[in-house]
Order: sequence, then C-alpha cells, then structure tokens
Amino acid sequence: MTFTLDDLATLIASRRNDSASTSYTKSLFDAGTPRIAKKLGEEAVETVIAAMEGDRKAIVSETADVLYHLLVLLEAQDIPLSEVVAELGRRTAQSGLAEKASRGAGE
Ligand SMILES: N=c1c2ncn([C@@H]3O[C@H](COP(=O)(O)OP(=O)(O)OP(=O)(O)O)[C@@H](O)[C@H]3O)c2ncn1[C@@H]1O[C@H](COP(=O)(O)O)[C@@H](O)[C@H]1O
Repeated sequence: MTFTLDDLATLIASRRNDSASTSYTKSLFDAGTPRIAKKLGEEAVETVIAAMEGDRKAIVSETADVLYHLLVLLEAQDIPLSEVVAELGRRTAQSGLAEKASRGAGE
C-alpha cells in the first residue's frame, strides 16, 4: 500500500500525547510552535540551497524534511491537512495568475 501525506499526518498526530522520550515528533510538540516554525524555515532554506545547486537527491531529502515539519506545524496549530487540501481545491477554480491579481498588486 502506498504511504500518503495523510498517513504521515495521522502518525504525527498520534505522537502529540505520546509519552515516549524516543519520539522526535513529541520533542517538537513539547518545544512548541516557535521551535517547530524555526525547523520548518531551516528545512525550507536547505531545500532552496539544494535546488540552487541542482542536487536532485538533496532536493528530495530536504523536501521530505519540509513536508514532515510542515505537518508537525499544522498539527500543533490544530489545522487538519484536509483543510489545506480543500483550500488548494478551491484554488483550482481559477488560474494562479488570476488568484494573484485578486489579492491585489504588490503581494
Ligand atoms: N518523516 C520524519 C522526519 N523527517 C525528518 N525528521 C527529523 O527531523 C530532524 C531534521 O533536523 P536536522 O536535519 O536539522 O537534524 P537535527 O540536527 O537532528 O535536528 P535538531 O536537533 O536541530 O532538531 C531529524 O532529527 C530527522 O530525524 C523526521 N522525524 C520523523 N519523521 C516521521 O515521523 C515518524 C515518527 O517519528 P518519531 O516521532 O521520532 O518517532 C517517523 O517514523 C517518520 O515517519
């Protein structure tokens, strides 16, 4: 069976009230949103660097780190992944450029 982002989100949520000291996810929840957000930013920058260097293997690895930390951040904020996917679905009604224009100039 294929592993999905929903599966990872469920796994992450299950760690939230876990008492296991071996869980990295649990340590992030315990540290709080500022720490999680900082890690997400670091992983995003590492993804950008990998892309600038054209390092395909690193892009895949760093993107996985970004997606994992993003899902931890969403869980910490009590935002289900389905809400983000619904937002993406809503956007399919218009092109990206039309959506950008609807937000006004300068953004
Ligand atoms: N997908 C991931 C995943 N991706 C990245 N990471 C961790 O994210 C961290 C990345 O940070 P860095 O590269 O900066 O490494 P680091 O120096 O160890 O991190 P810090 O000390 O700075 O926090 C590493 O510790 C990775 O192990 C992840 N940790 C967990 N998962 C998933 O979450 C599940 C539950 O993990 P635990 O909560 O640890 O049981 C795992 O089975 C995986 O499926």
